[in-house]
Amino acid sequence: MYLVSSTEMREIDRAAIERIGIPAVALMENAGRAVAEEAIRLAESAPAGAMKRWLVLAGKGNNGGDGVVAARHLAEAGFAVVIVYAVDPAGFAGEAALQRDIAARLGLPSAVYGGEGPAVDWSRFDGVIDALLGTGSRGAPQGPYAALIREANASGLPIVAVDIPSGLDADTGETRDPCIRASRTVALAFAKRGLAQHPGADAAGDVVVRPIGIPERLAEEHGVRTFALDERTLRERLGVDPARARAADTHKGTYGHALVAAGSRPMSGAGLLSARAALRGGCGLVTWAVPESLVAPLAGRFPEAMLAGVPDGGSGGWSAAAPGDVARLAAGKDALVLGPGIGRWDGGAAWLRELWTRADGRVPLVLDADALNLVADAPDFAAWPRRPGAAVFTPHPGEMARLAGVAVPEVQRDRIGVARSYAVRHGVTLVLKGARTVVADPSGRVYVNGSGNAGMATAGSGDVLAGLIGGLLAQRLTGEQAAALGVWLHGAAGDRAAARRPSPASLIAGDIVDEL
Ligand SMILES: NC(=O)C1=CN([C@@H]2O[C@H](COP(=O)(O)OP(=O)(O)OC[C@H]3O[C@@H](n4cnc5c(N)ncnc54)[C@H](O)[C@@H]3O)[C@@H](O)[C@H]2O)[C@H](O)CC1
Ligand SMILES: [K+]
Repeated sequence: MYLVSSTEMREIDRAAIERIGIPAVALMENAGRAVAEEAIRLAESAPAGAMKRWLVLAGKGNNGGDGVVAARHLAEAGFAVVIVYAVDPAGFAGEAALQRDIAARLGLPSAVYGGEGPAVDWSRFDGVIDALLGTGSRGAPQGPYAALIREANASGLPIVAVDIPSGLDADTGETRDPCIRASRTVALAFAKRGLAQHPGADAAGDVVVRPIGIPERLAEEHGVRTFALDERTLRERLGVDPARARAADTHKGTYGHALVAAGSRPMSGAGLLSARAALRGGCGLVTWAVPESLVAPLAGRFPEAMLAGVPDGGSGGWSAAAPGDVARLAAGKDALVLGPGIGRWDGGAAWLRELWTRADGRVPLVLDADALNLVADAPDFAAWPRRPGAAVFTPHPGEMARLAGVAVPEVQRDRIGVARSYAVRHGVTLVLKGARTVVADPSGRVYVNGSGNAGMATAGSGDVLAGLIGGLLAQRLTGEQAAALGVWLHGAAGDRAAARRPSPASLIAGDIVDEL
């Protein structure tokens, strides 16, 4: 499923109308009818007769026009409908003016907000259609738009938003003040990016994407490169099957050998989770590299993995381990995962750079956690040699902020934009974790994950993801495939794990590994 920006939507819209010749009024008719159908579906899920009276809030642009069409179809279906125009409809233009006239000729009841006559009596309605602002909205809603949004939210009535909740930034998912809090959003033609990122995803409620007659191929032709990450995208766009059947005539060597360099004296569990996740992700063999002093205490604790000690001068940490030793262990492996629980130390950036250049550049790499902090400590990372093999970075927002040299709120404000620009600039596959994880590949394609839950915000969850992606890379998936499949499977396993527990709050990282 495509996720489009407002600019992309405008260009696609224009191509459909001007190049292909689909009349704008036909698109608006389809849009309004789809909105009415979704409102009726919502009404049918309520107790019989409980949602008969609808208030349609209409702005002066095409979003408002869609709302007026929806009002007509709702009335035709037997619902009681009142249209409240945010501003005097005498000033409407184009298709919105046409719809205003049709509604008037049909005698649909309407009023102008703040105009003559009584104020809106919200208690007389059971549901609201928000057709105030769509993709043409800029900045925070002003004047009557802002007032209507505040009143609609305060009414407590279920709201069906047309295209996006009014007040949402369709590109970033930021909510302006005020912003509609919808029960359902009917996205027209394509889902807008802002619906797939928080806080926009919360404001939107359930998102239903409805075709309105715009050919889907126009998205491809207009270079849309942002996608919702779900099973369909994995299969059809990335060519990977989440269920991945195995051929009978195979052996463990068929499925690759990953080296997981992770864990140190106080944090050996990070390595354990990572290495286990690599195996659960189907990788044939895992070698778990740890500082040498940990080998004896860990021996026998994880029978499925091979343990390799890296000389550490008795420290139990990575600072005294030679990067060349890790590079040697990585030679001939199919993937290297570095970072979970390795700690941070003075000179760590130079240490990582030496490993980066000495390890065979063809070995695909996952850098997570402290390894990313070491990258962030390197002022010259952009000048490090490009590795021919895939490099997958898996930062959480704090690590992303350090990598990009910006503050955390700046990362969160535009997660898709920040992830994409870092991936393209540095030639890495970037996985920006957090609710609705963003996967950006070096060519600029972006996938926004739909699986997972808040129970996964728990210690070790990221270690599991890094190991899982490493295990998939070892099975010769590309960086883009491994990152996208790993992120989706991690979320899906987390959803299964949460469903088994009385509350997602009690989910721990080991549960995610067990559900893979
Ligand atoms: N997907 C499609 O191809 C179709 C989409 N349709 C709908 O059209 C809107 C976009 O319509 P547009 O006329 O471009 O803009 P809006 O209706 O979102 O905004 C209209 C209007 O509002 C004013 N305005 C902008 N920002 C603010 C603000 N912050 N406060 C107050 N007023 C504001 C400004 O003057 C604008 O002109 C899309 O979302 C779909 O719902 C088509 O109907 C069918 C084809
Ligand atoms: K809207």
